[in-house]
Amino acid sequence: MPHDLATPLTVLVVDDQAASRVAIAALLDAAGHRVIEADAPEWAVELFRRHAPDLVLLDVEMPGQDGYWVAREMRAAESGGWTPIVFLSSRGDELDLWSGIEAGGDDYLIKPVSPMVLKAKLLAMSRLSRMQQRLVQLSDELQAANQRLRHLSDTDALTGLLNRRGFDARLRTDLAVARRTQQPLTLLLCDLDEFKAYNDHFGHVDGDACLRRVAELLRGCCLRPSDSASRYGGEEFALILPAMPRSGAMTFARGLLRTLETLALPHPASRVAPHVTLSGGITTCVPDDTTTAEGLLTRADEALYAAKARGRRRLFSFEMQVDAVDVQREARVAVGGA
Ligand SMILES: Nc1nc2c(ncn2[C@@H]2O[C@H](COP(=O)(O)OP(=O)(O)OP(=O)(O)O)[C@@H](O)[C@H]2O)c(=O)[nH]1
Repeated sequence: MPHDLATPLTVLVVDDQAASRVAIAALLDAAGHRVIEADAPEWAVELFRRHAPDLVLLDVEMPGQDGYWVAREMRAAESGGWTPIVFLSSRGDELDLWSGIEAGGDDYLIKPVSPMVLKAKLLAMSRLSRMQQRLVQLSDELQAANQRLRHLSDTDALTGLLNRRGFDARLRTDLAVARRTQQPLTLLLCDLDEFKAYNDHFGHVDGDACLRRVAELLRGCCLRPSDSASRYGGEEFALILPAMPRSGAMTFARGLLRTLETLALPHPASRVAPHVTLSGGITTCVPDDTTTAEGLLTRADEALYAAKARGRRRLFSFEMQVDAVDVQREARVAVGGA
């Protein structure tokens, strides 16, 4: 918390000798600061953790661990923070001063400390502390801004799904995980059918809205946290489904098609169906050292091409060389021959 000159500080005074501790505490108290006292090294570290003081006045010579040890422990405990530590010692040679600064101290005072010197040090330290807090705040803000930027650069503005860049990164990561765990990985590339006709019929604004609806549907199909939906290109989408084997992928594909059929977004200009449909290619593998993201994409793309060639409104598996279509539609076709 930033302090102006009038703001009282919380000061931790560490000294095993009661007389000198009480004398310093009285000076601080008179100046309006809040004082916490510790008479032993371990207790000092504990109080530092509990109260996060604004400043530490730390005696060097104490029984057991010395003040240098306490300073090192405090620095280790504040993970990136910086609390001013001023050593107090009756020893005044240069080596003592050097050891204090090296242990993480910021200043070194010789006891007995004059009230005026102590007041001046408190002022200087609180000024430094304010600057340091501002730096930490700026660095946090910068980190948050970077995170937002990273998110934006991986997100498709129209649909909110991962964009091509986000997809590429995700596929590389998921592929590496699947290779390491020897789990299957399914990639599904899909493309809306007759979407040019949709745009021509309804206009681009409605075309955009349609892309958003389909994107929502695909996002909804990603049930596990590790599943991801991306907008691969204009009216092309990609789903990465880790730990999904071939048979599971076919069931998933049928479910996806059924959901889209149920949504029944009107598409009167389509020659495939009176509503929006899609075609897709599926590839599933347990990756080895030779499996690449490009290889998976090529297979999914080839399967997508096959789905288009076989009449659209279906998902074709590269490995199984079969279609998945909506089962209800199959039943309707069988009964009505439509
Ligand atoms: N509204 C809108 N349309 C887009 C967007 N991106 C791509 N498209 C359109 O999607 C259409 C894709 O057309 P084609 O590649 O010919 O494919 P298609 O008409 O769907 O035909 P098939 O895929 O063979 O069934 C083009 O008319 C693009 O303009 C977009 O962001 N918004």
